[in-house]
Amino acid sequence: MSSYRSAFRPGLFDGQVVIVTGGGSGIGRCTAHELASLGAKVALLGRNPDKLETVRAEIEGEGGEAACFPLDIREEPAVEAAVAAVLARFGRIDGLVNNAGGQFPAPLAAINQKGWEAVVRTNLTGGFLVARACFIQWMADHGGSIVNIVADMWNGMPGMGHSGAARAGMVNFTETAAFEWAGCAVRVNAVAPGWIASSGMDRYPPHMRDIIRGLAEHVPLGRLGLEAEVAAAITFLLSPAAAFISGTTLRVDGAAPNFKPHWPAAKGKPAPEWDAFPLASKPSVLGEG
Ligand SMILES: CCCCC/C=C/C(=O)SCCNC(=O)CCNC(=O)[C@H](O)C(C)(C)COP(=O)(O)OP(=O)(O)OC[C@H]1O[C@@H](n2cnc3c(N)ncnc32)[C@H](O)[C@@H]1OP(=O)(O)O
Ligand SMILES: NC(=O)C1=CN([C@@H]2O[C@H](COP(=O)(O)OP(=O)(O)OC[C@H]3O[C@@H](n4cnc5c(N)ncnc54)[C@H](OP(=O)(O)O)[C@@H]3O)[C@@H](O)[C@H]2O)C=CC1
Repeated sequence: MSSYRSAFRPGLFDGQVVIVTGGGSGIGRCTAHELASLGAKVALLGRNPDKLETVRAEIEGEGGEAACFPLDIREEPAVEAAVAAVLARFGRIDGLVNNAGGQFPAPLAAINQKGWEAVVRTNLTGGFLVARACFIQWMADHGGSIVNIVADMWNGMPGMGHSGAARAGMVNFTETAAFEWAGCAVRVNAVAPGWIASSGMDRYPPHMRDIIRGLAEHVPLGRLGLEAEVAAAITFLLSPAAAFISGTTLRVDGAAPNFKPHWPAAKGKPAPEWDAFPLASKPSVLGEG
């Protein structure tokens, strides 16, 4: 019997098979545990086979069932083969959690084409390839539910330009796929985590640790989110409780969708319009000068 303490009804996913990409760590690992604890057989996808194997052993040690399918989601033939291998192993695919992703923090001017494409392919192209393979190989004929993990980077986020552009694309892909695949009883939604205390945070460089520790101050709910809180949102969207929900993006961010980490501001440069329009109001609240 699993020791994972799910908020959902036991057996909710009995007999179902769910693919979790990035299932070897962080939010993906936690989601895999959540789903396995509710009866799902879980297919773990990611690049590092050792990480996947560790999670598989954890789940099976708790009485669940899981299998590993190492791949890079950016490689179309590998994606097609992995989805086929999941079907060969488990015989069906009811759900996909498109969670694999990540980026390196850098200002736009420091990102070259190779770096931009590495991140866009990780956070947009890869998710599209996995969803498309699941749809064509199984869900088009049998229905299913897809949850794409994006990120709370609305209206731009300094240092995350490549990732933000990819996530915006993934939200639009979610909306389009929800339309196009609805006729096949396939629901497609997204979850947008804000600042989450996941293992992924340890992958950022040492100079960012103080920034990460200070993030909670900028979250109205006063803390970072937990991996399990993102997993619960994903589980809800996969479940029958969300049967009439498709094409939406669910924020899991403690009410902090637009926080921008500190970024150097332009100093000492008055707005040109100020002088160009001599009759412009000068609000007294701003003081003289
Ligand atoms: C509220 C909003 C939330 C925002 C917070 C988000 C949090 C998270 O997402 S937590 C998850 C964290 N996990 C990760 O970010 C995963 C770790 N990152 C990676 O794996 C990589 O960054 C990757 C996603 C791009 C995959 O990399 P890979 O394909 O292995 O590529 P390389 O590392 O070989 O790099 C390719 C290329 O990219 C450029 N580049 C890499 N690092 C930098 C850098 N620091 N600055 C500028 N450019 C960089 C560079 O062009 C690399 O090529 P080479 O120069 O030939 O190495
Ligand atoms: N933690 C946070 O605050 C936030 C996280 N997110 C997003 O949530 C998702 C999970 O992140 P989190 O758990 O925190 O971090 P992790 O870094 O622990 O998880 C990312 C997972 O994606 C896998 N992955 C990355 N690139 C590829 C690839 N090309 N092919 C296959 N697998 C890949 C990694 O495994 P491997 O390296 O073995 O391939 C890893 O298991 C990511 O998309 C992340 O960007 C979004 C907003 C905030």
